[in-house]
Amino acid sequence: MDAINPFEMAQRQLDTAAAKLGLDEGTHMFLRNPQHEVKVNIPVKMDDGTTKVFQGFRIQHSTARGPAKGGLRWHPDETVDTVRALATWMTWKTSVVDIPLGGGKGGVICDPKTLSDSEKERLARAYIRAVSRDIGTLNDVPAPDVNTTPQIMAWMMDEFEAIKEGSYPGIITGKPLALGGSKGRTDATARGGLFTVREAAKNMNLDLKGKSMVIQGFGNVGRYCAILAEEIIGTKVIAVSDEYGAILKEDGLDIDELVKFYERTGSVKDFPGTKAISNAELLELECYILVPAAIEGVITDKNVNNLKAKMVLELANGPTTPEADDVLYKKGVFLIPDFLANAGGVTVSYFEQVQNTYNYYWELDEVHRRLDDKMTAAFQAVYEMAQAEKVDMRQAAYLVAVKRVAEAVKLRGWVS
Ligand SMILES: NC(=O)C1=CN([C@@H]2O[C@H](COP(=O)(O)OP(=O)(O)OC[C@H]3O[C@@H](n4cnc5c(N)ncnc54)[C@H](OP(=O)(O)O)[C@@H]3O)[C@@H](O)[C@H]2O)C=CC1
Ligand SMILES: O=C(O)CCC(=O)C(=O)O
Repeated sequence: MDAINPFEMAQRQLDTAAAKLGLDEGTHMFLRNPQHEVKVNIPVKMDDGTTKVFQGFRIQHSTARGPAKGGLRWHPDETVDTVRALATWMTWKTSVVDIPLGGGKGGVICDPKTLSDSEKERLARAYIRAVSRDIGTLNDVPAPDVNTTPQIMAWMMDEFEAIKEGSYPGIITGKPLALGGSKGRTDATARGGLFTVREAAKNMNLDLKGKSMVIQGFGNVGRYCAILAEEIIGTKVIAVSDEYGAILKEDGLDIDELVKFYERTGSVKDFPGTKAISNAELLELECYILVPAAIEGVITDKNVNNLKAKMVLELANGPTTPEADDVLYKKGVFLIPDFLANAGGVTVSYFEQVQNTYNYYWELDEVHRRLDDKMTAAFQAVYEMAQAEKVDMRQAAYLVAVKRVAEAVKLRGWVS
């Protein structure tokens, strides 16, 4: 990611908030680094009979407010510092939406596009065997993230239950519905993010109907953002991308047809009636709302001055560098920061844990209503902080989130 270390970026963001909050040195230093880190070597038998050894991580940044919570990413460019950063952002995310959880993240360095389904299953099970002593319903609960799916969560839960010889549906979230998943988890990240845009529009008296939206990434998060955007905020999606390239149609994409095309071909590239552009061009398109929904570090000091969007909805984790952040704020771009914008996923994961614990399951409209309540309250708290402290939305989100975590650390007596 353009020589930017995401963990250093996360630490710098915390440093700014700590200074503004007047956080004591002990709490600040404690929150700068993860509480617990596990690195594992995972041997997996491949379909051709050879054994390949993968490197994996599980990192618990904070359990001050409750069990660590956060996804598992399978990506060739995964590094321990990416996982540390993502775990840290999870702590702020669960705090900003005020759910009783901490922050964690995990990952395996691998390219899932080169693995067969049976190799994926063996990797999923081997990962759980390697970290089973470090996770649990009461201390750390994983979930899906980039390149991991409900099916992978199902294999992982099954492996954990085989090791522990019992039923532990709450050991992992983002499971298929048939195995204790929650209704509404699949589109929760995108839906929650769109609720925050709706709230922003209300506060700023904006009419978003027919306004253009550009989305980078067409995976779980980007695709559902495209599907739900018109229904929730009235915008029309004019461009989307995936790893293979980007497409543009200035008068609006037919999202239903695009989703069918993507399901058939595995990419948005070459969708009929659209203009092919690069991912770099996509970010710089004339549009009202830009939604990074792929990977970190895509809005940097190199391209920020070319961005034309009026609003940025950060559904990806860490898409904007601190230097670019300052430029966007000075340009008057309204940015809804990652750990607020994409907190809908972990919020419904939390609902999933609650339902697993009660062994009683909610209807979809109840999930949507409760998600809306959480996202609306979180947006309002951050927006009010931004107004009161005259800071940008990211700093405001940090002030709200770090303050709550610091309070929990103090109340536990971990730092005096
Ligand atoms: N899933 C969730 O609930 C949550 C996810 N997030 C964050 O949202 C982001 C997306 O996650 P998710 O949708 O789950 O992941 P997916 O693996 O489902 O999708 C990722 C998407 O990003 C695309 N992509 C990858 N690299 C690039 C690139 N260099 N340029 C353009 N597109 C690229 C992929 O393309 P291709 O299909 O070609 O591989 C794919 O469309 C991540 O930052 C994740 O951490 C945040 C909160 C919750
Ligand atoms: O659903 C979860 O527990 C966490 C999802 C996640 O990894 C994220 O929000 O970045």
